[in-house]
Amino acid sequence: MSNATVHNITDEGSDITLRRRSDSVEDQSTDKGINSDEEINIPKIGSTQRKERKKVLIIYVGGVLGMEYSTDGSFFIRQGMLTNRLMNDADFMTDDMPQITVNEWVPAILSSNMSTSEWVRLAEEITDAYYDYDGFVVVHGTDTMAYTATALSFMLESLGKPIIFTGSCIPFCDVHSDARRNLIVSLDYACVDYLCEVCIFFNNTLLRANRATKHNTGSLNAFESFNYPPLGVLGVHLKLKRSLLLPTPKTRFRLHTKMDKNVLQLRLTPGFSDRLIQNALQPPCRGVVLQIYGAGQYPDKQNLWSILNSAASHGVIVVLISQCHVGYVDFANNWEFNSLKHTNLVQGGDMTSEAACTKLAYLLALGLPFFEVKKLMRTDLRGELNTDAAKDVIDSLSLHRSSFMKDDDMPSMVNKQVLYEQQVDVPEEFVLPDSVASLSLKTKLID
Ligand SMILES: NC(=O)C[C@H](N)C(=O)O
Repeated sequence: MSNATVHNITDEGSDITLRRRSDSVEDQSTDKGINSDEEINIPKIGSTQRKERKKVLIIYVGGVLGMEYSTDGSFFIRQGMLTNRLMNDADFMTDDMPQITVNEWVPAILSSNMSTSEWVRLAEEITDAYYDYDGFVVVHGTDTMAYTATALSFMLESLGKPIIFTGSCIPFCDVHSDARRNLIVSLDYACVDYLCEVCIFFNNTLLRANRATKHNTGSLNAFESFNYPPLGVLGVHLKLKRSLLLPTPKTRFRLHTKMDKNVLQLRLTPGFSDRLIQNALQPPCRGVVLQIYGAGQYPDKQNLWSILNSAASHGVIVVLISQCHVGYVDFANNWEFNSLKHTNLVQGGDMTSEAACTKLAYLLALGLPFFEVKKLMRTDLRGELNTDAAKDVIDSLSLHRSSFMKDDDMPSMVNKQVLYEQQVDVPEEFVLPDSVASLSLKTKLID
């Protein structure tokens, strides 16, 4: 189905195996009696060999990771470079690595060139290989990685295997590169049997893809998940927090290949012309994700809201999310929303803009009735949205963030990572309670 050129390292006799402890991740699975709230150490390279070798497909879509310097100092993507690198890197060539196949896209592309067609191509490539591999690592440019990974989380329904997106800020060939470690740890996570979701591993955190955003252009810590804790953290040990993961799917894996491209993302600017918004909402626009202020503040003037309501009454789905990274928009629990309660507009809760847009594109393409799309936009499908009860958790996370952090410039999740890394006692209200976790993680699958 895909046009990818296959550089099959395994077929060329260069098996790459990840070293595993004999008390393998498999042995620790729920079915074999693990406490689901346990923070699990994932065996890293360098630990004793695990019993069973896993098979992982690495798909190199493009991005900086696979670039090389030309003589004039500029960068270019060299075809086959990643495959050659892996074959000549002693750490990837040990007997304890998983069996790796590398598919490189030809040509590999920068992530700014990704579109819905490439999302479909990638989803089909994974689906074609789904039953042949234990896990997948997608090497992708960082700029739009959160969009692609989030889109795939919707397109691949009832996913039963890990798909780990990664990349790097510095090319693999550079001695200071973050590529090698990002790739190796992604392979570690791609071998975890009970990790059944699309994730992004970058720098030192494993994030749920549809909760992640690229938030920093100049740091190796380029991704952040503002409204949901990291699923795993790389410190001295490689951790995975079982209670935060999506449950194993109960229905058969299924691919959706249609995305409606007529979805627009808008961010309100105080006092600017409403007319522009009105124009943008004309056909072929079928959905808009509008970022309003703070916890859901909007201008008092009626004009904008009559424009939005009129668009909604003509079948355009209008989803409201916050311009703030942390927090949520909710009509019911906020007196400011009284006037909005009976409108046709959809509250986007705490979804990232990447999640709101790709989810809307996915739902519109299913051909469902207007009210059903609206309902599903407010339903947690793949762990992208906190339910009402979980908002209390977000509130407590925000409270803790402000009380722990003295320096306003610190990234918002730093305190959580510190708690992971230092293994300090976590204040009770900082931890996602089991009941809330299972509530917020409950997925509703579309038949
Ligand atoms: N680090 C990177 O991969 C950035 C690159 N511009 C991309 O997104 O393709």
